[in-house]
Amino acid sequence: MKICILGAGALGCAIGAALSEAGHETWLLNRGHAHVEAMNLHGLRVQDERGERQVPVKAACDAATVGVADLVVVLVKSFHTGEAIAGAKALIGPQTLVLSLQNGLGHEDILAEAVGRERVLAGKTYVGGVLLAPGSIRAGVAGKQTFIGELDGQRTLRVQAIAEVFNGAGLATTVSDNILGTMWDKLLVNVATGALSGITRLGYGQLYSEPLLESTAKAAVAEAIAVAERAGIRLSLTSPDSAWRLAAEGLPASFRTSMLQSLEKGSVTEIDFINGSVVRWGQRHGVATPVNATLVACIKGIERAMADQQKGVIHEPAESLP
Ligand SMILES: NC(=O)C1=CN([C@@H]2O[C@H](COP(=O)(O)OP(=O)(O)OC[C@H]3O[C@@H](n4cnc5c(N)ncnc54)[C@H](OP(=O)(O)O)[C@@H]3O)[C@@H](O)[C@H]2O)C=CC1
Ligand SMILES: CC(C)(CO)C(=O)C(=O)O
Repeated sequence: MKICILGAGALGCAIGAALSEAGHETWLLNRGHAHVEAMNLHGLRVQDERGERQVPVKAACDAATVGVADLVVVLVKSFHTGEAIAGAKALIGPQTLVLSLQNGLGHEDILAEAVGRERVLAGKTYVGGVLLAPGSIRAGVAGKQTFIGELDGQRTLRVQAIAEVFNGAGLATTVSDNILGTMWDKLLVNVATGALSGITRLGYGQLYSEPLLESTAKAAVAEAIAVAERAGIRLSLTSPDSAWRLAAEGLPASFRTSMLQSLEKGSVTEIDFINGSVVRWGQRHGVATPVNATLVACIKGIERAMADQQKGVIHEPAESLP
């Protein structure tokens, strides 16, 4: 199977390395020239539970170099999805399937608009990756679950074939006939700690030892569970406590969530696709979500302050406001 990872950053490289090592023609497509050059020159440096090694990979900065793929795995940050798929039309042939493993909700609609709903699959993964330097990652693949599925829940041959390829590469992959439920399970995990860690700038050690933050996190998850239940979503995680505990499973006290890492890099976050999705689904289904709306507003405020600072905007004192 010819596979292209669209957005070969931290997670894309972790998954791409596993597929490359299993012998599949796997392309790591990324817009960062230094990262792509490093991978093509020296291979991808991977640190994981097996130690450290150099994995030979195929990397490219433009889709035309890759050509038509059988499977495109979308792993850009959520807010880059539309732009990335629009620039990747050269990957799409008559049989190409497009699978998002990004965090949050709503990517499938963006992808469907660009490439047609019939070729879009959905998924979620608990695999982790950290980009250490251009061409170098830390990967957490062993024992981490990935779920993929058709949008209508059918166990088709095409989705089973992908699961077989992933499992053969050591990615523990299950075909789900309840992919929306699976996606909401992961959403609850991200709702539990993402925004709160971004706002407070706390790593897991401190976040998990502050009772006020724990109760706010669980209140945000409780709202998300209420929305999912009203929307008829079948969840596996049914209590805020289980999401709170799962969000920290296997992670050290020094762990910083991806939302916090984005802010620390001076980047915007995936808040619109995570807590923002809870708020939008809540509005659609008549469930109040004040905790999630407040978390969204706080992160937006932090992003705004960061953007103004980056642009050198100086704010007038409050008394001169209209
Ligand atoms: N990292 C992790 O452990 C996990 C991540 N996820 C999810 O996976 C997704 C990816 O996260 P992560 O890997 O951490 O993010 P990264 O920022 O490390 O990787 C995304 C990569 O995509 C690149 N990119 C952006 N736009 C384009 C484009 N148009 N064409 C090609 N490449 C592009 C980015 O380049 P640039 O840097 O220049 O923007 C970046 O290198 C997110 O939705 C995240 O929530 C889910 C589970 C775990
Ligand atoms: C690792 C985990 C589950 C923590 O919330 C995550 O997905 C993230 O940091 O975005």
